[in-house]
This record gives sequence, structure tokens and C-alpha cells, in this order.
Amino acid sequence: MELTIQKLTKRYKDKTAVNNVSLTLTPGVWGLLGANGAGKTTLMRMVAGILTPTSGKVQYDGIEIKALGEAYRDVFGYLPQNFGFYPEFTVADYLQYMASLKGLPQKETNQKIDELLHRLTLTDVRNKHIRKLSGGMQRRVGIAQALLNDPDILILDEPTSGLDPGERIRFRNILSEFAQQRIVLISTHIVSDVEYIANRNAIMKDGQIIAVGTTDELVKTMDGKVWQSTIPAEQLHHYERTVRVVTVRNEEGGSVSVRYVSESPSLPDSQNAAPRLEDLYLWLFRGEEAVKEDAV
Ligand SMILES: Nc1ncnc2c1ncn2[C@@H]1O[C@H](COP(=O)(O)OP(=O)(O)OP(=O)(O)O)[C@@H](O)[C@H]1O
Repeated sequence: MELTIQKLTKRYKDKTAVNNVSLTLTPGVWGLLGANGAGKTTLMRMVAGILTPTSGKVQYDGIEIKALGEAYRDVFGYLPQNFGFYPEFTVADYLQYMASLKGLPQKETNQKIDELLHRLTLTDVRNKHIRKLSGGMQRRVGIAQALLNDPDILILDEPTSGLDPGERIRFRNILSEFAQQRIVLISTHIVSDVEYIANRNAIMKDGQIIAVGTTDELVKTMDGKVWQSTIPAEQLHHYERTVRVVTVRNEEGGSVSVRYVSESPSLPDSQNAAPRLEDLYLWLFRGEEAVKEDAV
């Protein structure tokens, strides 16, 4: 099973949102990382077949998705970033409705809905109106609808926004289990969401994929560029202007432990630290708005 993105470009009037992107997706979880505006949503919408590229194509097992039409939709699950709920529907009615849109046979539908509600811990709210659910629960309903047809390809655009830490962990586990023999592409700007579950990551910046690889491969490129140093707290402000700080931790006695990325040591008594994906992300997006693990 293979999804091939070939020289995909999407140009709006004065903006090239996706610029000549090529990527071959194989089974497993893929993290699509990038800052806001990098082009992730635009790329995903083209892969989902709901946005027409300016140029380039997407092929599923060698056949262009345009040519596959309905057959592609049958093997495809998609959770858009902001997807319209039907707030007056109950959870179960909404899933029934989505199942009928996807053409699922009624016999299978009830069983599938029960199974998904259980896996996403939504059984207790199955008869509640969607508008009455918390943001995190609504997100899980969205994930459930994307899984209804047991898709071979699952595309999730910022699926963890609004989930609390416990829900995030549960969500990661569900996906890891689900991704065996399937292609799962998750976009996020929260590095920790994909660091442990993604088999591979693609990092997107300004409409282009600037790095692809397993977390280990990508992290290796940061060997020797991640540093740790403990300095008096009052000096932090000075160094923050000159180095790219990843994390700061308060220590006892008025000092702070600083983790930063740099070609060479820039703070007193710096020691090399084992790199993580977040360090690479900060390195690649240096100069842009810092992206931290918000909402965690
Ligand atoms: N319909 C459109 N018309 C014009 N420009 C657009 C349109 N859709 C997206 N863009 C622009 O294309 C760029 C990429 O947007 P996109 O939504 O794909 O990024 P993203 O990485 O998903 O960011 P976010 O996480 O904020 O959604 C942005 O600069 C955006 O303003």
C-alpha cells in the first residue's frame, strides 16, 4: 500500500501554499509537522481529494486518486481541522448519519458504532447532543466518524487540539494500534504528539517539505547542537537574545538550567545534551514564533 504525492503545488492568487511537494507515504503513522501557515491543511486537503491541485498529482497504489473517485473515498478517512458538526444531533445519530453518507451497510453500522464509542470512551455520552459535549469529546466524535469505514488511509488535521493530556495519550495509543497495515497522516504543530508514535515525520515549512525521516534519523541531525547549561537566573534575559532556548527550568539557589540549540556552546559550562525532535523543530524554525508544547 502506497500513497504517492508527486510534485504537488497549490497556488492561490498571490500565495503558493504548497510548493512542489513530493512524498511517498507507506503504512504506519506519519507526522506532518509545521508552524501555522506552513501549508499542512492545504496539502492534506489535496491528498484527501477535496481540493484540486494547481499542478502535480496524488496516486494510490499507482492510480491517480482522481481516477479512483468513489473507490478512493471508500478507503479514506479524514478529520478536517475545523469540521462542521451537527450540534443538534446526538453522538449516535451523528455517527449513523455519517455512516450512511459513507455508504456503510446498516448491518455493520451498529456494531461499528458501538465499537468506536467504546474505544474512544464515548459510550456514556452516545445519546447526548453534540453541542453539550466538551471540546475534547467533540474531537473524539470527529475521530470516530473518520474511523467508521475502517479506512486504509487516515488523515487527521490537528486531531489533538482540545484534548487533555490523558486523552492525548489514549488517542496516541489508539492510533498506534490502528496504524498497523494502514497509512495514518497526522498534522500538528505540537511535536510531542508525534514524537513517540510517528514511524516517520515530514517537516513542512513555507509550503515545502524540508525534512523527512524517522524520529531517530531526524534527531541524529542535531547531534552536537543541543546544549545544557546552568546559569544565574538574572543572566537568562541576556542569553535569550543570543541563543535559541528550548527549555528553561528553575533550579534551587536562584539559578536556571537552560537547554538550547546552537552550532557551538554559547553559555558558560555547556554540556552536550541528547537531542529530541523538539530541538530539531526549533532549529528548523529558528527566527519564527517559538512553538512550544502548548495546550499540554
Ligand atoms: N483559500 C485560500 N486563499 C488564499 N490563501 C490561502 C487559502 N488557504 C490557505 N491559504 C494560505 O496558504 C498558506 C498555508 O495555509 P494552510 O492552512 O495550508 O497552513 P497550515 O500549515 O495548515 O496552517 P494552520 O495550522 O494555521 O492551519 C497560509 O499562508 C494561508 O494563509
